[in-house]
Amino acid sequence: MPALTLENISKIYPARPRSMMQWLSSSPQASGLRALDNVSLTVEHGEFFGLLGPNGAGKTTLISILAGLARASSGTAKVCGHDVVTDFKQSRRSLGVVPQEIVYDPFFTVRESLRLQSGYFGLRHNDDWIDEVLGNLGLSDKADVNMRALSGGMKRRVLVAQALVHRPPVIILDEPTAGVDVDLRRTLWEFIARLNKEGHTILLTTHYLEEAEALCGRIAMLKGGRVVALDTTAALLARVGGTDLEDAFVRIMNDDEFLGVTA
Ligand SMILES: Nc1ncnc2c1ncn2[C@@H]1O[C@H](COP(=O)(O)OP(=O)(O)OP(=O)(O)O)[C@@H](O)[C@H]1O
Repeated sequence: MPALTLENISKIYPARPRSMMQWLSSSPQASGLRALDNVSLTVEHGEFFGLLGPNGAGKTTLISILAGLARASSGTAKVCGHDVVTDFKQSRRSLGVVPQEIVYDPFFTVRESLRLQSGYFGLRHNDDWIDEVLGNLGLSDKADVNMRALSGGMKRRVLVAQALVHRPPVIILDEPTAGVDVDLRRTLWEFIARLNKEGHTILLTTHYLEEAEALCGRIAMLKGGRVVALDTTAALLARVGGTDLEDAFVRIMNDDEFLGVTA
């Protein structure tokens, strides 16, 4: 059974609520925004998979559906064979998500935040693993520092640690290196690459295409909520004939000739 399965996923965000005047004049409600349009793909266990696309392509929406934060309007999504709606608990346990936005509780230290996150998964005595994760992310000396005293890059490291507290087999990273210095980027990628080598499945979204080219074995490109390219990184580059992934990305997004480049 694949690590991630998406079958004909569509997501339509409702149009803004109608004003009282619109209700009274009974003008028709504007149709919603189609953020995802019939997306189907599978990611096998152990893959390092890239989900790429321009701003607004639907990447975060797709991740939110997998994490149970948004409901698909139609279609089915599964994590390790567990349906994200009907088997939410198991699907969520199988998944660690590093969100795009830095969200944290300013009243807790790093260790307290990670203990709290462990508690959400019913893990009481998790400090050995927490210490290991902190060490791997260069956060050992920050364990007892208050979250609000950390720099942006350090907070981002804690978000990665939070996603790992329950040792999920599948890890989703939504633009984890946005606004992060070179040093952290290297530390982060070394750690993520090691997790992948140890068998974790990784799904990554990023706008740094050289990162995706170096790390991802297979790539899906989204445009306007649709999958417009899906193949191994090497095959995509070869078919489109670009000099690098950034070049291939620009060609696929802007040139109709290359739309639908799928394996
Ligand atoms: N909660 C929401 N309500 C209404 N529209 C939304 C909501 N979330 C996202 N959208 C819209 O859905 C579309 C897809 O957004 P999404 O955030 O999934 O794109 P993205 O590929 O992650 O973009 P980015 O690269 O900028 O993070 C956009 O047009 C966005 O404005």
